[in-house]
Amino acid sequence: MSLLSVSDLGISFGGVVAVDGVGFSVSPGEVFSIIGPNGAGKTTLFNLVTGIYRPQRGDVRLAGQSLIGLSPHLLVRRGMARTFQNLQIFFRMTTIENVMVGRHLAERSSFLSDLLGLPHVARQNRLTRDAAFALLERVGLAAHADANAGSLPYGALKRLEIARALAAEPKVLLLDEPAAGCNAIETEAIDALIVEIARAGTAVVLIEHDMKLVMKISDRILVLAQGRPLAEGTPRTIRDDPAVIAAYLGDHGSREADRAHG
Ligand SMILES: Nc1ncnc2c1ncn2[C@@H]1O[C@H](COP(=O)(O)OP(=O)(O)OP(=O)(O)O)[C@@H](O)[C@H]1O
Repeated sequence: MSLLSVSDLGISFGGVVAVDGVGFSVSPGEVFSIIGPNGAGKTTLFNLVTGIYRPQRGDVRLAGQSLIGLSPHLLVRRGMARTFQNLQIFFRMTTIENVMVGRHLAERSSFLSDLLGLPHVARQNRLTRDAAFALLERVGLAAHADANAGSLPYGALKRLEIARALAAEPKVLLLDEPAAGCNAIETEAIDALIVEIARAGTAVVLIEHDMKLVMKISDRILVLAQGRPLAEGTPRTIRDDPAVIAAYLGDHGSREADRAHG
């Protein structure tokens, strides 16, 4: 039974059709990846699914209920969390403080209560130190809890972002290029973390350019090209699909995929 169900999504910006008739569904415990060349519509699709953009057509359902028209912070409360391509870390705060305030930012209840600085709202949404520490343990950063986030290496910051998203206790976690800019060792740590999150029962949706990572950890892959779905299937079917190879993987990509898949 699928948890997240996306059907026939579409949006254009001026004359540019960014996403056109895209659908997919993801079950608890699955890693579902979205790949495609630059400009294929991957990030726009995430923005449609997470309520940042309102689709001009199509539907997004979580556990059977439509999410269309709900704001991103309400979607967080319904169980959908995400990370962004660019780091959203407060570099002058400690690692643990970043996790503690992460939940408050994600669930920000209203502009007015923010403006008024209502303390009960801030307190309710702030994670306790113990809960934040448990999340840091889960992503392998407990030893850095009291270090300034700005002093962490890049791969650790990417894991800190994931810890902040996990603070919302999501049923669905969308990760936008979690391994971008990471070296091979950092990427391995992120790949192990994503697999652990899925094993614990969360549905994970991933945008990632690192084909080795995608082929290794995905249960299913959706390939987009020019805003449209080009193929969907297991890593093996995608790797062998001539249309995918022609449009995206090319020689370099398919060699990477072969290596990753053994
Ligand atoms: N807010 C916007 N206004 C106008 N055009 C946009 C907007 N957002 C995206 N686009 C266009 O929509 C298309 C899809 O872009 P998108 O960023 O979703 O692709 P992507 O697959 O995520 O690319 P990348 O891999 O480079 O991140 C592109 O042609 C882009 O220029």
